[in-house]
Amino acid sequence: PLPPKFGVETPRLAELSDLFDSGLDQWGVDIFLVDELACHKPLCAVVYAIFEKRDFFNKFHIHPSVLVNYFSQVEQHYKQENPYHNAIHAADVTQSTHVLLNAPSIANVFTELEILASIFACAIHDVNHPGVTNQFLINTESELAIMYNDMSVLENHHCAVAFKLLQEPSSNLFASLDDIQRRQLRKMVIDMVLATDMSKHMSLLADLKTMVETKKVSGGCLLKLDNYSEKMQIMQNMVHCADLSNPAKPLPLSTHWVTRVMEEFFNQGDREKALGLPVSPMCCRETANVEKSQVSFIDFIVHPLWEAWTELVHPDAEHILNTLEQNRDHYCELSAAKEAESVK
Ligand SMILES: COc1ccc(/C=N/OC[C@H](O)CN2C[C@@H](C)O[C@@H](C)C2)cc1OC1CCCC1
Ligand SMILES: [Mg+2]
Ligand SMILES: [Zn+2]
Repeated sequence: PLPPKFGVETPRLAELSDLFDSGLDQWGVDIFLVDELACHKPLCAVVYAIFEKRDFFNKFHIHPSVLVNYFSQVEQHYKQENPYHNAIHAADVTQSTHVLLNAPSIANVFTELEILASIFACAIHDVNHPGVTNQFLINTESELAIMYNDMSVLENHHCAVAFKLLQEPSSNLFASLDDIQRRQLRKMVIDMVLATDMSKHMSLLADLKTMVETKKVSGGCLLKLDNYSEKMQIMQNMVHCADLSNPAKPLPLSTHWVTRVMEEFFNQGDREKALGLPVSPMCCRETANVEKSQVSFIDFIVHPLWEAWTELVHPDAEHILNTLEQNRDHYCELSAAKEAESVK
């Protein structure tokens, strides 16, 4: 028996179906509308739709009910009380990567298994996120920090939870893969999820820039990606770009994400204050300058990354970089207006 379409019971199935028909492959689809139409199961809906669009049910002999069993479990393990690190963020990163994978200049670079691994990695990349940063978990000597010896604590946890949920027989998504494929997929997923640790950002970006330089030398084609490490670098940067894509989305979506991430950071700041700990950067609701922080975040982290990605897949991501630059100017103007207001 087939599960309900997109794995969600919703009275608004027709609208959800139409939204996926027009928007699943589009950069900037309204993921908050997907959340609404999917009765707050956006991750199940998005993964189901992508698996159907990419014909993964047939290619990897996955029964839709097994997909729904597994991703319903994953979705339940995303904390919906988190303003930011919840299942909507996971759905957003997954759909964004689905779009990045469609760039013509990387059309023949990845195997079907690598594409499956990338989509899966995005869907589970923040599962069971506690709504606080690695630094907070380390500073409070949390159980998770002890478990993972302060090393990529969150990202190790996300991976472990995702693979533990796979062991449930009715959720065994990769039952039909052979042992070698399953081992390859597991390694690729771990490599991608661990690379979403923001502390890896600078080294990841350095690798990407080197890749862009060598691509220039080899006459602009990417096809010479023969070894695992080069391919994985691109997959890691692709997922990292999607994870940091909020400022590069249409402004209404971007500002909605800013509100949510600041609320999560401020909640952490409140907890640090209550614990007598120093309040982390941008986590103090009394003093944080939201617009200024976004401009710095874009100038120092997000723009350099998207500039390199845009070069790698030239000209397929030009519109994304343009949106990022427009949004940056918007936050800059807001910040200046706020500044002018405060000195009156
Ligand atoms: C839409 O804006 C955002 C979307 C995602 C993120 C994700 N941040 O990384 C997740 C972890 O927490 C790692 N650290 C990041 C660092 C910048 O800060 C630390 C407190 C934590 C941040 C965003 O804006 C932030 C930065 C400037 C205003 C708030
Ligand atoms: Mg994360
Ligand atoms: Zn994330």
